[in-house]
Amino acid sequence: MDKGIILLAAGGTGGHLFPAEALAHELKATGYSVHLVTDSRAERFTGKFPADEIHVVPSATIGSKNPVKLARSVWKLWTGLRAARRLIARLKPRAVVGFGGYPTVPPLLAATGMGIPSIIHEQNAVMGRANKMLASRVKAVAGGFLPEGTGAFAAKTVATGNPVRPAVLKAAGVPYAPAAGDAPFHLVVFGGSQGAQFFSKAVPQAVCRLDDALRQRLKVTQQARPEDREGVIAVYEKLGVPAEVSPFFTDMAGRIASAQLLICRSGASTVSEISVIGRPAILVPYPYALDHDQAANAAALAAKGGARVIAQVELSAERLAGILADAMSNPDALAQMAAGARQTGKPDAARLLALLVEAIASGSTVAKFKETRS
Ligand SMILES: CC(=O)N[C@H]1[C@@H](OP(=O)(O)OP(=O)(O)OC[C@H]2O[C@@H](n3ccc(=O)[nH]c3=O)[C@H](O)[C@@H]2O)O[C@H](CO)[C@@H](O)[C@@H]1O
Repeated sequence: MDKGIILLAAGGTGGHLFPAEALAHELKATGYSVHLVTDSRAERFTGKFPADEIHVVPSATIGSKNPVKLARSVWKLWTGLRAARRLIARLKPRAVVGFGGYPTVPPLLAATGMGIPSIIHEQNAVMGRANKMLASRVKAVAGGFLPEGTGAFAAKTVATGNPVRPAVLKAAGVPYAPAAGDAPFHLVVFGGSQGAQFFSKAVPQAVCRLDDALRQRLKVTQQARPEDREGVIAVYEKLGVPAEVSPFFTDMAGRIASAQLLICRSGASTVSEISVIGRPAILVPYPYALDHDQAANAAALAAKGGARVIAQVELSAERLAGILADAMSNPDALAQMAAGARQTGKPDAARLLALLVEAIASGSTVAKFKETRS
């Protein structure tokens, strides 16, 4: 059954593309064709994206005060808008769904201008700039962590949760395995889709400070940016700690599932995946984010005891070593954290968002959609 085309638009980082990928799987399973509009950075993250076609449309942020740069950005946006209009006129999508990031601005402006039913999905607890600009024009705002009853767009907000990919749902079936006594302890460290320089120094330094008995139990998976990778490998080799270190693991869901403890940033998909799979985590919010307060993403997970949130400025190598030693010596506490994390998981987010898209594509409204759900 061919239900027509849904056009997804997502900025070129994993944080925007992975929830779009999860929705694409759901839409395809229910009979839609899916096209993706993104930017040239996306190639790294679209290897498994089940799109019928991927389109690149120019876009730019308008942040610069330099008049030459500003003029260039305006020109790029204008070119992107025209390209998006041509694409939408050719594809005739039933609906357009934006997942945030500046590359979504031209396609969503074009779609709303052409009267195509449009939806945005905001992954974070705090709305990003591109979505803020588009929210008043679209028919529905779906939220990973946005509350339903409050905020400027309360009447059209649906708290769907963040769609997670099929590999994450599969990993959610693996129960948490506490590591008691001398059992091996898998520590998984990652910084989000782009890596985090901070962990490349802090975590190996903390592992250096552990006593021998604990260190001998450790096995580490650590994401490290290409420029940090050799340094991280060298420390673990010197310590005799088995470690896999890569700029990007394509099998992250399985690694999260096999972890006894995670240390990571609290980007929206990271938090959502930890919750769905149910693993204990030390979360260190990215301190310099322009749009997103990553600490806010982690709030619900932390409130259920699923994670400890620690500000980067407060996390010395000594303190991290203490936390790690404590965690490795208390498997029951970690198992409790894992159970707490799972309570906040929303494994149905992709399905719920697909239902919302279907409703909006068929001319319904958020109010009617909420009525049918209650
Ligand atoms: C610095 C910054 O602005 N980050 C933002 C960006 O984060 P970022 O792009 O890092 O996105 P998230 O933390 O939401 O997601 C990271 C994703 O990458 C995956 N992964 C990670 C490492 C790896 O080796 N392999 C792998 O597959 C994780 O499993 C997860 O699915 O977009 C998010 C969603 O809008 C925001 O919440 C973040 O604040």
